[in-house]
Amino acid sequence: MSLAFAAEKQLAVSAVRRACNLTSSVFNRLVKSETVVKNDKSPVTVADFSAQAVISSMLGKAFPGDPIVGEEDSADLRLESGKELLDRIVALSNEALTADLGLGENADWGIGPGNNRTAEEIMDAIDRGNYAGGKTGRMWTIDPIDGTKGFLRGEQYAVCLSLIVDASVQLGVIGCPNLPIDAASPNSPKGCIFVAVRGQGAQQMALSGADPRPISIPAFSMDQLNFLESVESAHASHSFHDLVARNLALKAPPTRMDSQAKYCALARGDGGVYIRMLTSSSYKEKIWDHAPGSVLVEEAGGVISDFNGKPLDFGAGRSLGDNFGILATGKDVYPKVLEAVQRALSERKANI
Ligand SMILES: Nc1ncnc2c1ncn2[C@@H]1O[C@H](COP(=O)(O)O)[C@@H](O)[C@H]1OP(=O)(O)O
Ligand SMILES: [Mg+2]
Ligand SMILES: [Mg+2]
Ligand SMILES: [Mg+2]
Repeated sequence: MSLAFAAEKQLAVSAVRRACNLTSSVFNRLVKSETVVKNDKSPVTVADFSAQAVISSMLGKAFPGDPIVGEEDSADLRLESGKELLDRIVALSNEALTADLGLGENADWGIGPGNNRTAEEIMDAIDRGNYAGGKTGRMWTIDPIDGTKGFLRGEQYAVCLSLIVDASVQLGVIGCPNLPIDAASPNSPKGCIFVAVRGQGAQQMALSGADPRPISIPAFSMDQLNFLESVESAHASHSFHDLVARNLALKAPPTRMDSQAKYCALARGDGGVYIRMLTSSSYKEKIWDHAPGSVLVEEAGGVISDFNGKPLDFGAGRSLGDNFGILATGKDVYPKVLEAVQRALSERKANI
């Protein structure tokens, strides 16, 4: 008997790998190039749309009945002013979809030589990501580039895909093209894919699929414990995180990293606690930003919740439900860290 979600896992890894190859190649060809002026967002826009098109095209072939909650939509590409952008996206998507990787992927997924899509098919694939989400049934989430700021800086970013069934994340795949395979040697080759299927554990492999190994969150002593937090202070409140760190008397400084690569770092023990306090009450967290990371952390033996200890609600639409803050860490230290978060919240309230 084959394991649950075996076909979904195989497709998801293959789709994330092709999307990672695409985003790396856009970075090497466009972001690094001196012809792109500083702060020009067009390379990330091209890479975002194309990566979503690739993943969604493959999902559409393999699981045509499944709805997709994807970050991007093609409205801008359908305008006359989007024509040039669209041409680049179609070329890049087709390059990624038709590449012969020699990895024995399933021919029914519409990949490999000769599988070019038309511009209309590429835009339709992007727009299959317009599902509103909800409590019941199967749905996929796609964040084609999570951590766009990190991507442009040449630092961490992630290609993120998850399968949610009845509001419970069953499969998460995260590709991190710039993450060293071995965190202890930062000069080791870069590029990893992280995979978790509920009930089947968590795994890391090289982008090529080589060197697969199970990963888990090690036991940390309070002396070793450190926080993994956003680089961007506009995305998460470093000062609130510092308050929690003081309550825990942490000795190690936080590691700042963009994107869901933080969840991957936590799952293999590069850092001890994922913490995320939003800076604005008007920003709603999106399900594609946390669904793959949440199942990865749980399958690596950790706990993930909001700052009230409530599970993340992936069944309330495209945004997370009624959750406040995000905390993920190993089972053994979780109660202590949650208590420190709650103490910091009351201290902050008392000081307002
Ligand atoms: N104002 C905001 N507050 C919090 N997160 C945001 C905000 N704007 C964008 N994001 C999203 O936060 C995530 C990055 O978090 P981090 O700072 O931890 O890397 C990304 O998904 C990013 O979107 P995007 O996917 O477009 O990059
Ligand atoms: Mg994101
Ligand atoms: Mg994104
Ligand atoms: Mg974005």
